[in-house]
Amino acid sequence: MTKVKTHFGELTVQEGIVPGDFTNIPIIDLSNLDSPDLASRRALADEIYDACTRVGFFYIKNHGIPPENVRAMHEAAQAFFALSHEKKMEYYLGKSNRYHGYSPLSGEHSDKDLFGSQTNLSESFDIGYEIAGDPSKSLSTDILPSDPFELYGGNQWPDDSVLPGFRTTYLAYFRACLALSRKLLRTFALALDLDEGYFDGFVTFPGCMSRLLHYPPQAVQGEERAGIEAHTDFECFTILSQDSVPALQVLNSSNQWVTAAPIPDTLVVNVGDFMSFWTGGKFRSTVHRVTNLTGENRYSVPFFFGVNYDATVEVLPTCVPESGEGAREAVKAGQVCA
Ligand SMILES: O=C(O)CCC(=O)C(=O)O
Ligand SMILES: [Fe+2]
Repeated sequence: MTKVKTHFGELTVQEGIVPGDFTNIPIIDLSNLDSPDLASRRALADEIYDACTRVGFFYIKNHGIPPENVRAMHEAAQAFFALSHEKKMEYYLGKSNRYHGYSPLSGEHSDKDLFGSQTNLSESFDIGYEIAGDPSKSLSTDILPSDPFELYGGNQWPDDSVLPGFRTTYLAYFRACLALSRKLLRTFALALDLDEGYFDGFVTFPGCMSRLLHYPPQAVQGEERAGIEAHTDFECFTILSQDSVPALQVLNSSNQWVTAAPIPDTLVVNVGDFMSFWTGGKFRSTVHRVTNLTGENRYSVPFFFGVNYDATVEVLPTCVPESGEGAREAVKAGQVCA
């Protein structure tokens, strides 16, 4: 048995072959995400239900985010990490009251109880939700809601004299991910036998964040330091754009690491702890890690999609068994994420 800590308690990974387990990660075509035909949307929801309950990870193709946006995002990420250490430290996350910004190489510890003092072989740059990053909002009429959890905004942007177009590119990508996430959540609702609009009111000012990640080659030849140690994500779900360097691995219930190899023009979606909680455990928040053993630089851009921080969430009505067993106390989203 392997034990992994998540935001909703300790998770035990079973050994042995488990029926319904996975050895590869499904690829789901999102062409019908907006189809006017309910039967086509339902068929897509069924595929997503299978992936979320059995694997917790799936690739998406025909997701609607233009390839040039994705390419520009990766170029911007490379340009950011190519800045000098001193320059990057001007955006150090410790300078933001929301902990958004730059985290230097080896600056982040994984869970100390599980991994000792080993630090991750990666550097990152984080941003959180801001009005300009939401395609359904207007800077002239919308303002952020009151924020008792102090989680929105606080972004530290390099200006155009440092990195021309960086903020514009990142916000365009963030908006595209946010629009796609809202649509995907409607499909999740269908998959869970809920009204398609069930979640809409939960994601009006969604608790989203995104990060740029750089995993350099191993510092010492032959060393196998993780870029990010085994963990689960804690929001509803993550949309990940990876470059062409394979390093992401996903743990199945038989304790095998399944590589999520990069597939051109796809993104990777994975369920987070929050969605797992919301579905009473029906949707799997699957353990994953990143180890770059390729000798090349690897870049990735996850977008973490969560609900409004002031939303109160309890296990969904269609996910509470009739016995009532498995019902959990309601939680405030911001409390869990803070
Ligand atoms: O870089 C990747 O492929 C995954 C990153 C990840 O798992 C995370 O940031 O939570
Ligand atoms: Fe992750």
